[in-house]
Amino acid sequence: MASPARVDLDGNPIKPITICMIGAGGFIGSHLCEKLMAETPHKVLAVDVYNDKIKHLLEPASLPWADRIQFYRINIKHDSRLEGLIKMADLTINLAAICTPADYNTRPLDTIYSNFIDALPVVKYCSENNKRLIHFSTCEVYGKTIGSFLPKEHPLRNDPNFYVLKEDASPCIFGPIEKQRWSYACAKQLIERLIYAEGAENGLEFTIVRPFNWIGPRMDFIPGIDGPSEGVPRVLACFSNNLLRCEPLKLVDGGQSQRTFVYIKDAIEAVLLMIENPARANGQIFNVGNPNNEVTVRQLAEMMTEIYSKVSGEPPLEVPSIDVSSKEFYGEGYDDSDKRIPDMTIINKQLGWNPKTSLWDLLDSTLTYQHRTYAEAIKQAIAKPVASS
Ligand SMILES: NC(=O)c1ccc[n+]([C@@H]2O[C@H](COP(=O)([O-])OP(=O)(O)OC[C@H]3O[C@@H](n4cnc5c(N)ncnc54)[C@H](O)[C@@H]3O)[C@@H](O)[C@H]2O)c1
Ligand SMILES: O=c1ccn([C@@H]2O[C@H](COP(=O)(O)OP(=O)(O)O[C@H]3OC[C@](O)(CO)[C@H]3O)[C@@H](O)[C@H]2O)c(=O)[nH]1
Repeated sequence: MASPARVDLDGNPIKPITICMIGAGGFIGSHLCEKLMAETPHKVLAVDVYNDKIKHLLEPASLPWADRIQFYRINIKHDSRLEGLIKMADLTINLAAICTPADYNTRPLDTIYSNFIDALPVVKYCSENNKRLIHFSTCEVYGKTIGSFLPKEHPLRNDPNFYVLKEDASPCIFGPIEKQRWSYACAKQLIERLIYAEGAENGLEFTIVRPFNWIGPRMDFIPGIDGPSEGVPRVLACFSNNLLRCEPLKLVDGGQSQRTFVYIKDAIEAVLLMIENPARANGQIFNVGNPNNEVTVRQLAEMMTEIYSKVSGEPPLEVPSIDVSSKEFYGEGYDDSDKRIPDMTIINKQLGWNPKTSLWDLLDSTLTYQHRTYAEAIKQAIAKPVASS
């Protein structure tokens, strides 16, 4: 019996499309490719400089979706094939970026080029060829909350008007120029403004996504195992690395910053709704996060320590965490977002999307994956004698 036709949120049949996905080999891209291959008839032209995280979708040729995904090893900084791929597709999704905080203040030029200059041709080709664009921005465009400028004990700090981040109302508050941490957020903000202007002046059909700390399997790398030994990934991978190596977790500036974490699989559902409901998603900027999963970084460390002990069967460390200054950990010019609570009104109204997974459950499945994927390799790396010079 034929499977029932897939319909959009307004009951219209969904037609198969071709998607040019730039940055398809990264964390979010790999989950989006998986979803598109397993649950939809759409085709993906997967563009990236790496493909390790999507190898399982590209080989062997007998995979049921083999004729619906093609990988193009392209650096979008300098490759004339990019425009041709955008022309071949109905929709372009741009995920490509330098987006790890350790890079923002240490490689500020690469960060600005990657998040603004390199995205320009993508926007231009979409606009000139009348192609729809879904562009990945960040929650970091909001910067610091208004409440963070009030004295610590001020009652208005507890008023949501002073901290909830709304796409169409909140200001974008960055630190001074020498705090190069904000170069990333600033580059992302300018490309958002450019895309918005292309929509207003030239009719570009666009959707901007502002992810709020999406986490899950395949995020970043474990230093010395599948990434550089001295590399500093985002917090999930930093803490996973510490737990796998039985080292105390490092809390930057006391771990007082707050984050809301959303499970990658919930967030990908939201992106699929955007892809398949253009009439509801075009012209919109969407926060995508889980306001119910808020913790301080210190609480995150405590939770991960407890869950990892359960998953690995090893007792928690006697000294589970240590404090480090941001200067020591990230270098000169680091600064931080104090709190990130997404307002969900627009995504609820347009797409009816809500996240489902609790922080405990998403950390449980993610740390189970980390342990299964890395514990043995770490054990071997630690056992290996250091080569004498
Ligand atoms: N993960 C999150 O929680 C989060 C939060 C906020 C914003 N974002 C945004 O979402 C997007 C994807 O994030 P991610 O977490 O998957 O990051 P990621 O680093 O895992 O993925 C980015 C991918 O882009 C590729 N890329 C970078 N420059 C390229 C170039 N010049 N040519 C071709 N490919 C290039 C990288 O190789 C990488 O595979 C980024 O734009 C990021 O700013 C993510
Ligand atoms: O070992 C560590 C690593 C980090 N921290 C602190 O954790 C907080 C979160 O850090 P991280 O996940 O690296 O990134 P941010 O949330 O600060 O920024 C990201 O948000 C979205 C995105 O745009 C893309 O992912 C990116 O910029 C932070 O307070 C660190 O200081 C720690 O204590 N110990």
